[in-house]
Amino acid sequence: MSDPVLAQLAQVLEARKGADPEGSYVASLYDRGLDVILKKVGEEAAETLIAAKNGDPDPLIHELADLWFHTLVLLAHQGLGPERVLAELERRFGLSGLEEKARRGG
Ligand SMILES: N=c1c2ncn([C@@H]3O[C@H](COP(=O)(O)OP(=O)(O)OP(=O)(O)O)[C@@H](O)[C@H]3O)c2ncn1[C@@H]1O[C@H](COP(=O)(O)O)[C@@H](O)[C@H]1O
Repeated sequence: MSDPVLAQLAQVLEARKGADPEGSYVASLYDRGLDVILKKVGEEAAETLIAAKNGDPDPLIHELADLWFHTLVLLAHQGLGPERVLAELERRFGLSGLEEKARRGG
């Protein structure tokens, strides 16, 4: 499984590892380190929960995009990329698909 938007964004996040923190939000996150990145992920998760409880779809999408973005920054900081998460989802989906097939006797 792959997604072109996630893949291209991951390339930009990788390239920002050599960028000036003054001119790049992502480089400034790398510069401030893991704890700051984790704090941002936590904040965006909390903002997502609040938006979901409010029931308005647009703020929910906005906050989820912020959350996904910061989890991609976290992955990049750890030397990982979205393809690893997509492969894990695909593996689980494949397993559940096989279980479903077996349940139906196929
Ligand atoms: N997709 C994003 C992206 N999504 C969110 N953000 C930033 O993440 C921060 C979110 O933190 P906060 O929730 O505290 O933001 P806020 O200012 O309070 O406002 P809200 O977003 O909550 O309304 C903001 O500063 C956003 O600008 C992003 N910053 C960058 N990107 C992408 O990353 C690429 C590289 O960015 P630079 O390193 O800045 O060049 C860009 O080209 C974009 O494609």
